[in-house]
Amino acid sequence: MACRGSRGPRVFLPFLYPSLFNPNGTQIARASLSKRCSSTEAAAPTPHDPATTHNHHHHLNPAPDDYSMPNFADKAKLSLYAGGGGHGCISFLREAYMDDGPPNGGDGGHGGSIYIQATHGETSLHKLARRKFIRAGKGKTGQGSSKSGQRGDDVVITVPVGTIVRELSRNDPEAENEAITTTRMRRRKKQQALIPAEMGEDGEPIEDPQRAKWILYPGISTSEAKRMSLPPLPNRERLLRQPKAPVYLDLSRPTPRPILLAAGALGGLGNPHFASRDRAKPMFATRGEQPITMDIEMELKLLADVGLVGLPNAGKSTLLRAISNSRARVGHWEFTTLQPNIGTVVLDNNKGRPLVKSYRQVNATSDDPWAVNLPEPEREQRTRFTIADIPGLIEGAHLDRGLGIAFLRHVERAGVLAFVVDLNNGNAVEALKALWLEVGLYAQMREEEEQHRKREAQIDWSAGLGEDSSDSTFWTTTKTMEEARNTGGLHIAGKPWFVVATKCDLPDTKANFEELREYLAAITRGDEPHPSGVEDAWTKDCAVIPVSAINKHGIDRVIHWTVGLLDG
Ligand SMILES: Nc1nc2c(ncn2[C@@H]2O[C@H](COP(=O)(O)OP(=O)(O)OP(=O)(O)O)[C@@H](O)[C@H]2O)c(=O)[nH]1
Ligand SMILES: [Mg+2]
Repeated sequence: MACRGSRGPRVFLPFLYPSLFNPNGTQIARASLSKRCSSTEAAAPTPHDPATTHNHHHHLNPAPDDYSMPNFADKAKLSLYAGGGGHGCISFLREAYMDDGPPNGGDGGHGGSIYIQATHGETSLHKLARRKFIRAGKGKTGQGSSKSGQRGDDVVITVPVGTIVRELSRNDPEAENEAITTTRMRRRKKQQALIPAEMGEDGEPIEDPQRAKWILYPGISTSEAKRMSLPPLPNRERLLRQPKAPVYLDLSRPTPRPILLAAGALGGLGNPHFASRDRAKPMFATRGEQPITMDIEMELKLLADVGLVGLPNAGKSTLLRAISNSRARVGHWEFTTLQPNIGTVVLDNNKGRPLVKSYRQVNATSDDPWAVNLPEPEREQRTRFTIADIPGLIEGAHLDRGLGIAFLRHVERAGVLAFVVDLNNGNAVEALKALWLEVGLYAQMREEEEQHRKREAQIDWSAGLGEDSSDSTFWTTTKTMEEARNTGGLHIAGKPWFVVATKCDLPDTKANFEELREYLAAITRGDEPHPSGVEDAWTKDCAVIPVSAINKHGIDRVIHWTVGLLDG
């Protein structure tokens, strides 16, 4: 039987069913079509068809579209809006035979707070980068019959481990009001006789922030409202203090508990709070406080054990695919990789028997995310390590050529650096020197940035706002972390490193390899300076490992050497 529409409509089949006609699916498409259409025109697969015979793609030499590219962003700016407090309620009991009962207005609910938590489940900031705003819930207004308003919902921002959070600006209306009130009080005390209390120096009446905090019964007239004497605002204990400005968090470990970024505002008090013997029916309640708003910037520095650094097209992604189960994109053109990839190397090959015995130090767990004085670290058998593959660096990357050096931040915290050098692309020694030059310049730039940031952090932004957060353990411990980090010396040149010489399966690469090996041996002996030019850089045992990543040759040696350096 002839296939329905076997002539004309078949012209449209590639448009209607593109998946049947894509380059990889040619064979399937033709086979299925020939099954469905028994007509003589159907193209059956032939063994000499170039599309079917010249297909050498495999896991390490994949087709251009065989890769996974999850959404990724390593920077995000967010505006945080904590929840405002709900207003207190002015209400009086009304019941049968009691038309003028006692006050029974409920309190307003507190606003929701915003927290941040670093978890292992997250890998990127792209979701946050798209959101731009984070709002915690508003507290609901209190109601009659002593019903308090509902509390606003808290929000927890989850970020990947390795995220750095910096506060850019904040607006805290309550702290500002407090500061204005304190100055007014001081001024009144000083110049009581000279200036009328409610007038400013320019003769204009000063808006009393204290007065604006009251909410009056809607039924009363304006003149009555002006005459009404209001009690002093009650001093209220805050459940949560705002963290001291500017917030700086380095979330390099998963945080066991969420960390407060912006505390929700307090809800207002209902009118029963102001009832007294002289004032049995208070016609006022307090407003909910205004919420704090804050702009923050987040930067993710991936935390991999090993960082791959190389020129574009050197074979970094192929090496990552060979060494781990990563599906990083591979292609014979430059800048195939546009965002960092992380691969995990399983040391026991999932067979339960470690190929390489390796131990890593684990810190004893502590409830306090910022605890610095932890007990002695324990040693635990390492079963896996992670590798980060980043976009290739080109000469002049520090001048923002190519993809720039922004991606180097992802290898900045790696324990070991692996320089991937293509033996088939010019002099390998020159390539290595060029890479180290860029890395060195990057390290210098970061150090300058760090110095600048430290100078900025010394400015007390909260001065004059009447805020005393000196007892805040949050801030003091964060500072201690900072100091520890700086004294530790995070300079990139101090890290252990080695070179992976790839593409050694290609002809005429031996001489290039020998020259590179000689050069590295000279560095280890101390005859040649470290390629970055930095003094006291790591030159203990500079090795080069020849590999053919595409054939998976020499990969085990890379794993052994890496583990040796990690255990160091
Ligand atoms: N012959 C041979 N070719 C290789 C080897 N490793 C990688 N290649 C090829 O080199 C080309 C570039 O490989 P990639 O892994 O994409 O290189 P990359 O360093 O990740 O490149 P960028 O992401 O652009 O920086 C591809 O065509 C690979 O097939 C190897 O060991 N031998
Ligand atoms: Mg790549």
